[in-house]
Amino acid sequence: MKPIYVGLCGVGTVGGGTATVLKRNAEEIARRAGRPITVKMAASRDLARAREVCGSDVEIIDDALAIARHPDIDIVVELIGGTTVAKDLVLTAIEHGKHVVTANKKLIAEYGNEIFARAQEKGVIVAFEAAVAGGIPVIKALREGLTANRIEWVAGIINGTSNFILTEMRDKGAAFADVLAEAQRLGYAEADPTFDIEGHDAAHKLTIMSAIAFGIPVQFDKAYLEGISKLQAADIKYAQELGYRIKLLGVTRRRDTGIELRVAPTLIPAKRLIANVDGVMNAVLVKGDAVGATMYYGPGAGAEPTASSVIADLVDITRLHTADPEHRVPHLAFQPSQLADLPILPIGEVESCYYLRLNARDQTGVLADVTRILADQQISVDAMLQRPNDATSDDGHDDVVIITHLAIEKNVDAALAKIEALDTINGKIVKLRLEHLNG
Ligand SMILES: NC(=O)C1=CN([C@@H]2O[C@H](COP(=O)(O)OP(=O)(O)OC[C@H]3O[C@@H](n4cnc5c(N)ncnc54)[C@H](O)[C@@H]3O)[C@@H](O)[C@H]2O)C=CC1
Ligand SMILES: N[C@@H](CC=O)C(=O)O
Ligand code: NA
Repeated sequence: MKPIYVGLCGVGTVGGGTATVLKRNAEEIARRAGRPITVKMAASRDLARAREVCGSDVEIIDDALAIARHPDIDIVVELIGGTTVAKDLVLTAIEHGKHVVTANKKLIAEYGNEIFARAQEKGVIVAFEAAVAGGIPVIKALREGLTANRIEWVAGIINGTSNFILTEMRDKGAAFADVLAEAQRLGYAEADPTFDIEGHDAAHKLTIMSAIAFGIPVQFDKAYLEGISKLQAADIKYAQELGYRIKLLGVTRRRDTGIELRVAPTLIPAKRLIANVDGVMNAVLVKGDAVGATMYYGPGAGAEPTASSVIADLVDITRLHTADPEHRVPHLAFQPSQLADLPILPIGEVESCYYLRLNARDQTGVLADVTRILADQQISVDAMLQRPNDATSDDGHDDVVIITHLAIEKNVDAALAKIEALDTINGKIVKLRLEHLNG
């Protein structure tokens, strides 16, 4: 049977993995897809490397756009990254009636609405399983496996690099910069690793899952994000003492007034399965009203795990591309005409439990002042811990850690401003969110 012809654009970590797995498992993949999936052309900046990876049967060129326009190519695979060349490439491929597979979460989270609208008009598929949680088929699960459900929330550890850094620091006492360098060497990190450690990458992925879960357009510009770079060792230690682990967690939750969409270092009870997802592994918890809580786990980055998702999309397109476009699975799970205009809530409206660490003078009445201010803002205390802030020099101040019950973030911020103004409190209060994640 005639192969379906793929043009591979970008032969780096994921592109290289995709070419390798497509070759190694060619027969098995063809048995599933119904016909061979063949890389006919590849575009790369490093022609020698591309030739070595792809083999001599593949035509190697340096101009990705020429692939997007080439009449022999059925599916364009965009594995370049970024939103300049990649966006141009994807839109050009769509204009030329080609299906697209991409691993580029930044592109989909920031320009997905425009890309899907053009793809819809041209009757082509844009598939992006590899863009979220690397090798985990979580887009498939959310878009197809859970269609019976009203999704209540999605929470995930969705940046392999940050999770790898947090795990290595905790388990081996390794230094932040050394572990980041190792993540780069292993091909986990983005070209600009600040995207990983400052939460952008996780927010891109969460934005995409939020759209699919709730049937809303992608709205990355409304996502709230905080990374792991400012996380302090003291908070990791106190969290552990209280029975929690800190993870870079993305949470998107449906509320009556809109949708929460936020990424931040977050405490999770240590006994939860997701709190024990370590290293480059990712996990996504989805709570549906019918199914309850489900969890998807696997490698979130790396050449072949990510290639696994790219190729699953290639197989899907090979099976589906002849189907009437009206009857294909919609890009964002909901029919394009059925997307809701639920607002993304500002961070002040978010509801969460909180971890607060303050440095308080060890004096009668200080904690009573603190709890009164919290109570005035409808914030109740779940647990409290008091430790001398430096065991070697008693300066008359203690670290006080407070875990709250559910509260609205703007009330917490108002209370913290008042507490910081007390002359018995030193410096800034550390505030982290805490999620119990019980189904
Ligand atoms: N590395 C990983 O584990 C994962 C990466 N991704 C995404 O996959 C995409 C690719 O990432 P990586 O493979 O890690 O990056 P990479 O940097 O290893 O590969 C990108 C390749 O594209 C090439 N390139 C740049 N401009 C080009 C152009 N104009 N024409 C042809 N080639 C060009 C680069 O020379 C490089 O070889 C990104 O969007 C990334 O966010 C998604 C999931 C996991
Ligand atoms: N840089 C990303 C790669 C996968 O999406 C990560 O570390 O998770
Ligand atoms: Na995936």
